[in-house]
Amino acid sequence: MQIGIIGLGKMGYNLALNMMDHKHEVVAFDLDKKAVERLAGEGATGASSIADLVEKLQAPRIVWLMVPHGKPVDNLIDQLTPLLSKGDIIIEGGNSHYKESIRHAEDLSKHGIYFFDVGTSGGTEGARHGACYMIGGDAEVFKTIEPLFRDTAVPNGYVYTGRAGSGHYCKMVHNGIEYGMMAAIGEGFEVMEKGPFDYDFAEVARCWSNGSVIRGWLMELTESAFRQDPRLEQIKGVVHSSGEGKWTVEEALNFQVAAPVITMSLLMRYRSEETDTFTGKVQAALRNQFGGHAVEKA
Ligand SMILES: O=C(O)[C@H](O)[C@@H](O)[C@H](O)[C@H](O)COP(=O)(O)O
Repeated sequence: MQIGIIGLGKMGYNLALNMMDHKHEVVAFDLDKKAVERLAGEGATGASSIADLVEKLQAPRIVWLMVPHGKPVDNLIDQLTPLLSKGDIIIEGGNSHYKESIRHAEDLSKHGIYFFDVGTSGGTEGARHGACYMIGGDAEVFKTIEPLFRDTAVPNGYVYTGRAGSGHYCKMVHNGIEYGMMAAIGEGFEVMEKGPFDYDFAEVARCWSNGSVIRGWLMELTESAFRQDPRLEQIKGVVHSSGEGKWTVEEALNFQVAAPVITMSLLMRYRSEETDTFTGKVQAALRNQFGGHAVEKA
């Protein structure tokens, strides 16, 4: 199939290569001209602008956006809408909020343009050699673009989730689970780190990756991280987040779902970003006030 890709960052670039491996014809645009040139060197058709990209595509056009969620997606859709025609398709493969995707689908449907929200998992390695997709949008039109997902996913690695918004909702929950699983792995290794035995963590993770109940890709990555830096002395325990864990918690609250594991893992990420806390200061001051307990001076 012929596909236009906008956004040649780590994910978009690798996805484009993956598509070309499967004989799909890629027309690519990015604000970074060098990335476009590099991909053109790999066999893609480079576009000099969004209008140029649209012009180079045959109708019905398929445009895959792989840019950060929020403003970048909004801006691109605003620019694309007047350039595209009835029957064209926009695939949004970033980590957007599902409500934004519902809004985009509704706005675009007024122009006869189909919108698919696609949660993409598996990192850059997945984008390059086999991703995992959660896809929301029109069920009939999905069948026409299904080969793109089938070819660039790992075997069995995509699911059509239903109407627009459901793809990103599913990916949001996936990431909430990711937060909780990562937190549990981190906590477990900290218990071992503080405990009475001297473990080789890479070896433990290797063992747990083979046949144990908690085997999986995160455990394999844990082994890889400990092989590179056996006590992780080169990095700080600061864990940032891009929004999906927070959205999962917000949804859990909206629907009165008790989701303490995901919620706590999110809060612990926030805590990890602070070197000291005002909460702690207030409590230390109070202990000192009522009991004369010692405080640590700043
Ligand atoms: O499934 C995946 O491949 C990952 O989840 C991927 O999408 C990305 O690494 C996260 O979005 C990071 O999310 P945080 O920045 O919130 O940890």
